[in-house]
Amino acid sequence: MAASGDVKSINELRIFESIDDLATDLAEYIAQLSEVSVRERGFFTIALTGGSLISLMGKLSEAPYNKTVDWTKWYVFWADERAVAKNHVDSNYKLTKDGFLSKVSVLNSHIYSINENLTVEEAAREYEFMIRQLVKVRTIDVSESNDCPKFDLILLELGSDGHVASLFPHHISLQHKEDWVTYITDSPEPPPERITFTLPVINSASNIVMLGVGDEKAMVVKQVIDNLTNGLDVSLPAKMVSPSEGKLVWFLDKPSASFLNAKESKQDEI
Ligand SMILES: O=C1O[C@H](COP(=O)(O)O)[C@@H](O)[C@H](O)[C@H]1O
Repeated sequence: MAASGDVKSINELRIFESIDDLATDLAEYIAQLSEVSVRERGFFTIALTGGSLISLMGKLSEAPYNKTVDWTKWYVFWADERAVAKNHVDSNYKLTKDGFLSKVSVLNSHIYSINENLTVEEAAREYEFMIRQLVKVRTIDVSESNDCPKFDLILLELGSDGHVASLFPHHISLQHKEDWVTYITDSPEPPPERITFTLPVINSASNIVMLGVGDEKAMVVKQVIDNLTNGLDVSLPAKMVSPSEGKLVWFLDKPSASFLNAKESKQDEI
């Protein structure tokens, strides 16, 4: 069971004794959000990323969720993708297809992968256009304050350098205000070409999950949550994640939370 507390713009911080506990709670959390969205809107729009997220979501494809979740109402998107073929080991689509989508009953026509046969610039434009069509018909909800798409859930994983999706420290893409989807050609982590949601879209989501797992994330978790840096937020994109109307919940394991100050970790430990 998760204890929770308010930490700056973080609405909730959940720290788990083990990866298995984290995965169990994450599956339950996503299933609950899906149920609420389907009840209230008739759809559940979820945007995924890469990293260890997909294996941590694994319990959703097992009992009871394989039977209780209304998979036919799911609409799946990617908050970032690498410009590689869909069968490439670096593809976030491949990771998700192999590790999750092949095990649940999401309709193929509801899986919105990013086009691999275009330049990154064209693929980003096309993806944004497609999202605009789904916003028009309200399959994807809309933010009343800025007209951005309002995904029911965006799942992010904190990179060791503070990046989220493919928004990297100090990158110009952090400044994009009008675009919903953008591209980069100079990612500091391979592969260099990527497509990513922009911050206005991420921050318009109804719910954001931020994952941090492993001791290699301990320092960056502390920098983001304990607000240690005096520099600009652009040095830590994860700190720029702050939903305007939605809720941000951090899911951390013990090693990634090990440098947090005692008050925060005690308050929020499970
Ligand atoms: O490059 C990416 O990295 C993050 C996760 O960072 P990692 O250091 O744990 O691999 C991932 O969430 C993102 O989707 C991805 O493209």
